Amino acid sequence: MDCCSISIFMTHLSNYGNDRLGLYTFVHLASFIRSWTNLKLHTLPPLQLAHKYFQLFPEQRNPLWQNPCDDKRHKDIWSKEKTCDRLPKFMVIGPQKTGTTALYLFLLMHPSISSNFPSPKTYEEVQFFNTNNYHKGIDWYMEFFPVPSNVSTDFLFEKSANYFPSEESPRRAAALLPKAKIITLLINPSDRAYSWYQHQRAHEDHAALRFTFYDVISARQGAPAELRSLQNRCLLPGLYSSHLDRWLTYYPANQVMIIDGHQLRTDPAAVMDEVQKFLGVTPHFNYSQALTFDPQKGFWCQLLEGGKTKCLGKSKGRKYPPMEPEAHAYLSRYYREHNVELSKLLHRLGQPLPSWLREELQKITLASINQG
Ligand SMILES: Nc1ncnc2c1ncn2[C@@H]1O[C@H](COP(=O)(O)OS(=O)(=O)O)[C@@H](OP(=O)(O)O)[C@H]1O
Repeated sequence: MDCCSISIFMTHLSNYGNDRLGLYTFVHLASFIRSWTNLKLHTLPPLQLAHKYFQLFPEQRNPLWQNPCDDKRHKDIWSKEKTCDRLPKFMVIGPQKTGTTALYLFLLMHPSISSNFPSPKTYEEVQFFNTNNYHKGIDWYMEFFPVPSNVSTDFLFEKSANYFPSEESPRRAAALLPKAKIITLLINPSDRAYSWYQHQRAHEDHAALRFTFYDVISARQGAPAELRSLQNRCLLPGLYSSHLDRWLTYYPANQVMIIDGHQLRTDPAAVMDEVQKFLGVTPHFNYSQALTFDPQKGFWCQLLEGGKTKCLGKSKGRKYPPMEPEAHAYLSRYYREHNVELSKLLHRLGQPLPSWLREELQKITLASINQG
């Protein structure tokens, strides 16, 4: 009989307990079959075997890491050298340009809060859940975090501003960190898009230097690919309600905090009080004493001993001309329905609407009165 079927046996991951009994069993099973049956056994070198395996089971190409300590059987064989506490208790997920760096630095001022070691590759952020770093596994991720000295009071966190709009991140994060608290910051999506465009220009992105902001936001199908790609990255993170909906599919609402980024900019001490309450972190840290408004920078900064201030670098709080009215009007229209959806979502969650959202809703009401 011609053989056409292939079965591939794999023992479970070797790092789970170096299962030598498994290997022993397979080797002896193979030699038993060879000796006592007419079946011909073929195998491939490990890499080719892996390719074959994923050809047969493509759905298993995407792993979903869970915390080994959440399952007793895994915990029992998890190396004694390792700890499951080297994982964040909360995450600042972005989106980009909403004040995430300011929030990150303010959080680090708290005596019980610490973050990951910086990643040299991705502007210090770990960017685990939203990129191929995820395939490097949880040991790779955990290496970014210090071993907490006192697990009950230490609050480890990471901030990766690209988690917010990422399709994969909520499901992956919830599988590994189901109890984590999630913090997101929202500013007017139009301002976010403009700040992001300025950021790309400052980083000498070819398309951002070549095209005006209006060109970018209003590009249509058939426009050059680099322009369309820039447009997507500029506009899509601002579709707040869709992204939030996805996070709320995987995390209960009481684990998700939505901060008004404009308020963080104008009244950071009040926001940081709310953040401390939400996290349940102790001791209470008095941010109204620790932060001061720096008129030269035009932003709130850390107050150092001797009255000096430590502000964020030049790349945060950039100077650039105000957005042109034409672009403003275009974006207000572009985000209109999404802003309405966001207001419904916040209403459902029992959360107040940020002032920028109320203003956008008023514009919609006025426009419909004028039309009527
Ligand atoms: N205290 C303080 N200091 C400096 N900047 C502040 C602060 N609070 C909020 N912001 C606003 O943060 C904007 C940058 O956002 P992010 O840090 O999220 O940007 S990034 O995604 O990490 O690049 C940055 O955007 P731009 O003004 O466009 O540079 C600021 O408006």
